[in-house]
Amino acid sequence: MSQPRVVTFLGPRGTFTEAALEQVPGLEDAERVPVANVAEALTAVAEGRSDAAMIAIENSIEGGVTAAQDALAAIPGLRILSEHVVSVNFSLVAPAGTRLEDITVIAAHPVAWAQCTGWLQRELPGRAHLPAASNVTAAAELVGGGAAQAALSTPTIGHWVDGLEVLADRIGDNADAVTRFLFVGRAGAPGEPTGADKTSLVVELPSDEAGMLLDMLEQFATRGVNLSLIQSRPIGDRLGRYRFVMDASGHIRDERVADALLGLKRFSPKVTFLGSYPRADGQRSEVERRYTDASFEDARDWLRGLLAGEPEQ
Ligand SMILES: O=C(O)C(=O)C[C@]1(C(=O)O)C=C[C@@H](O)C=C1
Repeated sequence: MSQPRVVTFLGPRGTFTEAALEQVPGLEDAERVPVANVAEALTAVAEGRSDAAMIAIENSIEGGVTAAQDALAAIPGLRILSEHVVSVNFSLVAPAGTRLEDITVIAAHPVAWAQCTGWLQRELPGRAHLPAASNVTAAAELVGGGAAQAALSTPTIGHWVDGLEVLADRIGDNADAVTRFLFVGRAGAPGEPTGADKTSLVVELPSDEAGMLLDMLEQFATRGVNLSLIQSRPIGDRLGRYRFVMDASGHIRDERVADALLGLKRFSPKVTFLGSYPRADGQRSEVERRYTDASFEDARDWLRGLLAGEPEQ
């Protein structure tokens, strides 16, 4: 893909999602367009109004960002280009002069709220949570008065919103918390494997009969493909029907991964390929000899020889 000229991200300016954009090389001249939510960021890409979007997909404490998983499953024509990991920590901020005892309602992004529950229970028990669309929105809503008296926000909020004071810093329950982000563009031919890649998929099961889930997992296990994430999400048409969002180790251009995808495609009514891209941690896949590209090629040569009537070696 050529360098993106327009990129969308969860705004306003100053969110962790914008910070993740700093990790993507070549965006120096790109126009960065803040939008209200993840679905909007991705829809702009699918409709060609933006070339790529940055979205939060998983937090090390709160788990999968389900809105992002659902949007990736529902919006056709997208491809994950890369993943990025950003450290996340939080501050309690309020208009200057606010005292802890003045606070009854705290505005916060739900993922931020979940990451600070320990501190909140200890220091501000029983306070109400006012959900906000982002960490920056939560703080911005305080200015000029609103339903909340304080907000959970990013440590850099002072650069973006005036008139706020930090009442408590580094209040996340885990100082090592990180959020994983995906940089998503439009569908195109996958790039070349790096040897440290991930492939993301969404798979539906043909029915809820016994053994279907095992059938799906066997497609990976019998080709030596490791799964680093598997999460069920409701399909939404009726109770009890799920799709599976999965991250597999390896690249669609690796024989073992391609073969697993063919196996999935033969039995699943819907397999969505979301992309093969370099892993943020650079960890290379350990591949046993029987699952290497060479062993797949040897096996194919052997079969070709048999069909051609060549004597077996
Ligand atoms: O509110 C922000 O700053 C965001 O970028 C969103 C988001 C998320 O969606 O998970 C990103 C990182 C944190 O885990 C909390 C919120």
